[in-house]
Amino acid sequence: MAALRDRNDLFQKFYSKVTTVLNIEEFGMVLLDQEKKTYKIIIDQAATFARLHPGQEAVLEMEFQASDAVFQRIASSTEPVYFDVATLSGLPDMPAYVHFWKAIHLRQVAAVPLKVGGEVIGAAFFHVDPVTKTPAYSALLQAVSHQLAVAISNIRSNEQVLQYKQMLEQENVQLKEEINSLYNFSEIIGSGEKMQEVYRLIRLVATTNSTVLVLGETGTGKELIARAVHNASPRKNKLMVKVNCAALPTNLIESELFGHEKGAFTGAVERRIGKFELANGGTIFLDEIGEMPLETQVKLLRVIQEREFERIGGKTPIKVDVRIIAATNRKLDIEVNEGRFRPDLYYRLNVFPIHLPPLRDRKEDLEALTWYFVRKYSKRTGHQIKTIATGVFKELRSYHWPGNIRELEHLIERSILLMDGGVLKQVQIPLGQAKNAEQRPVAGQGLNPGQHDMVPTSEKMTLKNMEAEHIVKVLKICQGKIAGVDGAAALLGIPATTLHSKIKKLDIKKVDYLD
Ligand SMILES: Nc1ncnc2c1ncn2[C@@H]1O[C@H](COP(=O)(O)OP(=O)(O)OP(=O)(O)O)[C@@H](O)[C@H]1O
Repeated sequence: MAALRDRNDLFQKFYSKVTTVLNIEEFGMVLLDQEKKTYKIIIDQAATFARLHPGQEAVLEMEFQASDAVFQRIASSTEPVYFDVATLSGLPDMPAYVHFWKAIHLRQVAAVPLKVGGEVIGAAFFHVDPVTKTPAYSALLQAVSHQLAVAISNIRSNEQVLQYKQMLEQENVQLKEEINSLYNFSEIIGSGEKMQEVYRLIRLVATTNSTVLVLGETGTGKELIARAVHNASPRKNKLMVKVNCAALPTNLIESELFGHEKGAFTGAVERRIGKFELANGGTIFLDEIGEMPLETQVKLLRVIQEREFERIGGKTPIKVDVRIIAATNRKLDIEVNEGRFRPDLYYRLNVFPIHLPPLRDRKEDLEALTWYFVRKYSKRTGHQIKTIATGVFKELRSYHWPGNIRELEHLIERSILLMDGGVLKQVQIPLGQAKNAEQRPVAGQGLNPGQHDMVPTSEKMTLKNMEAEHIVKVLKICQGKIAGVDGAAALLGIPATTLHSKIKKLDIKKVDYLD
């Protein structure tokens, strides 16, 4: 019985044991709920005439209180309890099944507590002949009940495991769908010439097994491109496992990539599978590869060359079939020249480079990207945005986007949070960038990224002027509102009272910020 895995099998087996070994035709079983406050009948094997009794169905549906006198009596006993049904049914506050026993003319019921590890989980009931009440018979009832308790406890654990398994499977399917809908090719916005070239390269390389190196400034969408390559490849139904080489401390990166054996180093309490093993059959995406420590670079080189590695502290080489996509915002050739990146690894990775243009060089896509993020965030925030003022696009085009698409995305998100009504009239281009947009030189048109903050001129550069200018700008964005979550003080990160006194001190007037 203890080996049984589902309730039906248990019933069959229990039935055959009880009827043959104990010679009992009518029996039942009740189980406590998880909290052990109530219990229900889960097996009810009654004689035919009992099954025809109109009260039976109702009793089977009922929930009983574990604190009732019958259950308490059984739970506190270490051996079978024999109930005389006529006497029992005459007592006050009896559970309904006792009256049902009386109605179907049972005379004596033996009840045995079901215990696992000393804990009561339920009880078994047997309709017994009063003359059979001997110690030997009691011992037999107890032995059968003990097996029953172990079996039901195993079945419950098995049911729980199955439930978790189903949950995980569902979650897995859901996550895969989510990843697909988040990152399929069509989610890459941009149809300008520069992006067309990127798409052509993705199509060319996706179906091969070649290593791909995605190069581009921060926030240009390198991860999106890596996903697109993976999703357009024959490996699309397997995982793309991402490793952020910059986010991991040097001493952990190898264990993260290759895994470790139990006890390989202090703290390695369990064996751990590395990302390369996890990505077997699929793709590994090594983000920020330029940040990888030199010692790890040697090991990576070996995996690329031999498709083989060992777990830390492990002796057996592990073979994997993994496609490698790496990305970096560093100029790897310079890193090689300066001794921070191994040349042999660089040549291995640089098989098929895809250069992602910075946003300032693909301004033809700005409008489509803006609309894309406006839709994304209006959906999330519940704001209905139908129109974007033309001034907004003008302003966006005049900015040089050091943080690229990620910066644009955040800017739109913030602007939507702060806006009122259905027209996006204004975006908060970072400080010192909003005014005189047309005259301002922008990076990519003669300026280097980062230089922009130093451009504006002479006497207006005092701290006081800059502070006043910034406060006016923020007040404009907030349409003059000072306090509250969407007020200027919150946006500036200072208390409203401080802002009031600054406005006074800097002699800022309403006409300066209200149209
Ligand atoms: N062409 C695009 N269309 C739509 N969304 C994009 C596009 N490019 C980037 N994004 C979005 O911009 C954000 C930044 O992209 P991603 O993380 O891929 O950049 P990255 O180049 O890998 O950045 P980093 O170098 O900082 O890791 C993400 O939210 C991404 O979805």
